[in-house]
Amino acid sequence: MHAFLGNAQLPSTPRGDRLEFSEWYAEVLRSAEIMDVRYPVKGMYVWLPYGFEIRQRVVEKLRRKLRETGHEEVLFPTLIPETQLKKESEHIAGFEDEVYWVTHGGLKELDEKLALRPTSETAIYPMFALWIRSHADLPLKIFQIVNTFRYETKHTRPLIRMREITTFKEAHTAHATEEEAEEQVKEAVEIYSSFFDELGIPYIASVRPEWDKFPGAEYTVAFDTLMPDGRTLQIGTVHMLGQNFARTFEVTYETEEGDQEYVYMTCYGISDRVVASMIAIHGDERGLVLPPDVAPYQVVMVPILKKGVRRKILERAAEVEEMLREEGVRVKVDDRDMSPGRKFHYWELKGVPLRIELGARELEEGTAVVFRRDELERETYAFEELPDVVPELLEDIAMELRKRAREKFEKGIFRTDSPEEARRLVGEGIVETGWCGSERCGVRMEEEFGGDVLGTPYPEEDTEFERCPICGETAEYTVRIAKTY
Ligand SMILES: Nc1ncnc2c1ncn2[C@@H]1O[C@H](COS(=O)(=O)NC(=O)[C@@H](N)CS)[C@@H](O)[C@H]1O
Repeated sequence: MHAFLGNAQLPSTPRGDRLEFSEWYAEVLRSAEIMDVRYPVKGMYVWLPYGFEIRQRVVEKLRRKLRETGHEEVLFPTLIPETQLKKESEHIAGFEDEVYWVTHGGLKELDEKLALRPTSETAIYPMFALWIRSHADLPLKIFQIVNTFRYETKHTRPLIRMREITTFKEAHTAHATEEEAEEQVKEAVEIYSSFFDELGIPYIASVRPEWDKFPGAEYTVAFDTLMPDGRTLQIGTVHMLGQNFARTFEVTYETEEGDQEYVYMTCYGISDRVVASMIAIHGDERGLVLPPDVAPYQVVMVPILKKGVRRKILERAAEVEEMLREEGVRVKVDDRDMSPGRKFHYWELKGVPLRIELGARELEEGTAVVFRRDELERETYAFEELPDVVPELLEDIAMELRKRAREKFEKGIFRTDSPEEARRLVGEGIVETGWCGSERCGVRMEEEFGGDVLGTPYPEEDTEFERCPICGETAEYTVRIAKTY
């Protein structure tokens, strides 16, 4: 494998609060060879082979879930004519200061500016109007996994806030009735929940407040996770669009009674942030810790070569490799001319879930030393056990990562009805408190507590809080506030 970035060193400082985390994050993307951030356009970065393979496995998992739930994959053009992009007024109001424009074809000025898609509602829905004729064409459920462009003015950061979002999965659906569209929102939430669970990423789902929902949507359900620096990251969103875009783009269908009716639509998106949160949440001082499901290599074998038994050890390593390959395990034998210790460091940095060490003693005893990346512990197993033990250990690592992340996440949720406490805790994690439900108090909470209102629990639940901490009125809801990315 080509060493794209040379052998960098992770900051040895144990990860802790905000500064260390962002330094750790930047360094691990570099030294584990996930992305090269030296590309000369702000907010745009290069996927390196190792990172790209992790991304591919994450995308495959999501693609499978969407296909299994009746979504069909499509691919739309990147460029959207200005008139089309501007048709839905709320939508364009939400995006106009983020759109990149193409104004020329070669030396010729275009007669109409073309937008690089920030998201594809206005590209897709005019085609929906052509594709949907009668109720027999419904429900229509499509998705695409593309790059989108947003001229972000806040601090850009690889995978977290990019100007070219390189892994933007957007699903768009059309339904005959509002009830079916509501059912689709529930299905999308279910798909996202199981997707994040399988990657061991904990989250809460909240209905975003009116002033922070997706432009043009009726309401937005957002998935937020907690990063090691106490800030939340929005890792997925599901939008109920109602008939808003259908009216704007004349997406109608003929009912069984022969009337023309506007369709009800939903859309839901996930981006590279899922990779960012997986890296940030499972990583440790030694670097990446990858869930086995999406690890390019699930097992790396390091032969401890000694004079006189070198060939025998390499033969034994090849046998183990064959045995594991037959079990469907992704295994790599590292026979580079390098000290075992440096190999250990190299693969721990890359987050390979299991390492098998084979030396003269293991050869003699017919055993193998297995090192778990999550627990940083070694166990010795008999050689014949490996085909059974290794898959079980990989399963166990996936569960252990999920469990640890969940426990840490729960510790980052604080319930309080004291404004002083809330002010102190926002920035440490997610604060839950009472809310009367008024926008005035919601915005006041953001100012007073120094965070963003994430919204109210989804699905809806009764609040156990008495009072709104701002106006003192009865709390109608539980509200979540946090410092966000
Ligand atoms: N600049 C960005 N860099 C990386 N990910 C982003 C960026 N902006 C948004 N995202 C991610 O993309 C997801 C979907 O974006 S969105 O605006 O909320 N929703 C849409 O665009 C809808 N069309 C759903 S497909 C967000 O939940 C967030 O996780």
